[in-house]
Amino acid sequence: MKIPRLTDTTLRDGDHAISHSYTPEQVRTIVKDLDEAGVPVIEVSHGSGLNGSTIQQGFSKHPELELIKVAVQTAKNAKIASLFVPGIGTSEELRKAADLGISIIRIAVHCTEADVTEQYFRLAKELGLEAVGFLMMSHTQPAKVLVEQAKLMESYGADCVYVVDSAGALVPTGVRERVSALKEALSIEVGFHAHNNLGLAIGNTLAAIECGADQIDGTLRGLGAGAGNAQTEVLVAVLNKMNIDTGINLAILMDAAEEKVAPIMKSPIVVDRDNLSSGYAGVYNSFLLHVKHAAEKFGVGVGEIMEELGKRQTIAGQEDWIIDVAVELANKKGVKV
Ligand SMILES: C[C@H](O)CC(=O)C(=O)O
Ligand SMILES: [Mn+2]
Repeated sequence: MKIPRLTDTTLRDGDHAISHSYTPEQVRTIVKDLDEAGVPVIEVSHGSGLNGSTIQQGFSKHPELELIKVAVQTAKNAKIASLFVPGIGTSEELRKAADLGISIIRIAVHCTEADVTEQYFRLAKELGLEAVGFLMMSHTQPAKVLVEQAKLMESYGADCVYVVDSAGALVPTGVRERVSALKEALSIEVGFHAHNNLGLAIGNTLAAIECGADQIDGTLRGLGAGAGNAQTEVLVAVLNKMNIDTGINLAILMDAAEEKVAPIMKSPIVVDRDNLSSGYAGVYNSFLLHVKHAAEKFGVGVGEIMEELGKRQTIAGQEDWIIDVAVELANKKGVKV
């Protein structure tokens, strides 16, 4: 079985889970450990990508370009990547990150919106970057739609396209359908990015590898949005057990997770009722905090709101629907709003 390239995104997806509060020292020490462990790619940026520090996405404690600079200066062997969401980031931030020395940009859009990424893939290639496409909320579309979108990204210059299970809603069969369809259709690499809302982040990542995924993601201690991601240290341990030698030092990863990441977590990343209801309904992981606030304000259950948002197939950027749904549910229950 082909050994997939691992990207650790503790310092990007994990940014969602610690309210965007990473410090330069935390970035330095985590990059140092990941680099020494032999992790080939480390992603660093605001959880919502370059320029994400806004009232809508959450303000960063430290300017992300400062964090990216520290990461590039610290890494001896690992490549530094950043995430980029068109509409949040602009060409200006992409150029600045490239000037700071990132090697990879991961351009993330909802899985039916690849057509807005063309200018950014072109710019990324002009800047000499490896360009990776992220098809977010991939559970919402069948494999054939993802193939159409991935082929657009390939035509724009993408070097890899990821199936991204943003809601943690996929089961292994759904992962196999999507990853194998992209492997069949593309001449570039295919990746998989998991979330753990159904407790399947590791299992789904293994399913992706079985179907030939060339790139996979993980985070130390699973630190990421919602129920978190596939735990990097567990992923490496399981791959070792399967005689898939990633060349990554497991002991260093375990120490980094235990001694550097766990202490900065605001709470353990668990599949609790809220995260499970979110994944079960197929709702984007960054909705949860807003849903919790609305549930409390309007006297309705988190699960009820999640179920309705899932039925309406809400996607990132439609957080305003949360209030509408909460008010409708409250009215139905005769709760005075
Ligand atoms: C912007 C999102 O956090 C990208 C991602 O990690 C996901 O959709 O999952
Ligand atoms: Mn994610």
